[in-house]
Amino acid sequence: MINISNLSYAFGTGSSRTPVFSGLSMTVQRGEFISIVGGSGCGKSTLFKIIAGLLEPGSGRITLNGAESATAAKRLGSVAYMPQQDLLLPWRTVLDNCLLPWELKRSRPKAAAIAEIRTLLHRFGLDGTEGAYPQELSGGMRQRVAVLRTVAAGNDLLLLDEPFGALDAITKRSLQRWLLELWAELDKTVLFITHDLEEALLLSDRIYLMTGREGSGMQEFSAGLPRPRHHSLNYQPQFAALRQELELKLYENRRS
Ligand SMILES: Nc1ncnc2c1ncn2[C@@H]1O[C@H](COP(=O)(O)OP(=O)(O)OP(=O)(O)O)[C@@H](O)[C@H]1O
Repeated sequence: MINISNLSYAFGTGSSRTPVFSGLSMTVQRGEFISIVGGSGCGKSTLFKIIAGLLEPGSGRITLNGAESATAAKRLGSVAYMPQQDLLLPWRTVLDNCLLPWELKRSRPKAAAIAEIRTLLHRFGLDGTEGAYPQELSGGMRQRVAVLRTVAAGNDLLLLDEPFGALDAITKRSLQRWLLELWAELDKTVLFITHDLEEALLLSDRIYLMTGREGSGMQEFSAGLPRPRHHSLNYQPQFAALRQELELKLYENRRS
């Protein structure tokens, strides 16, 4: 679904040039759930902005759905991107927030878009919130609305940047369970940024470790746990061993 090879990016030019990463390569197959982990500031969000077509990389190749997407303008609108902050517009109701992707594309009648959003609201456990404003919702509900808006964009590839990072542990657990079920149901490909190693192991097929230095690339880590997954996995020795291995790799990457 997506193939990235030898990508590099730097903010600024000349003497103010700040390299973020280089030599970065990764592949995502259709239907996979892939997490990206790495220290703060290593460039995870920057990578998502490049894939989404909001930033132009310095060098490298990106292939989406088998076709080379040489420029950022070409990629724009071809993946669904949920940034780190939920960015729900406070003056718009839940329904109107979710209609934003439709407003940008207007590729079908509005009534059809509204009908789909209502079906998704039900599926996402958000019945009765259609006319509510974001500030009237709990943190967990806001995140579900933000994911819904991302899904409503209609793309097969979802980029989710730390969607549960700011939530308390209990809400986070219930949303992880919810996302696992949703992913199995919706047949989407997910690229997911997280700082939470247990979350990465619980949700993902594979994990990429990102270090963010020049020429550092990405290190792949295969979670390989059976599906369907449940939180009880967290207490099994196999899970604890994988978590330890992942943490060690991350630590080694940061030091080397
Ligand atoms: N607009 C910008 N101008 C200059 N530097 C920037 C800009 N945006 C980000 N950076 C820098 O680029 C680097 C990568 O930032 P990015 O947000 O991609 O990291 P991240 O891995 O997503 O971090 P976190 O895990 O904390 O969200 C950081 O050092 C950051 O300070």
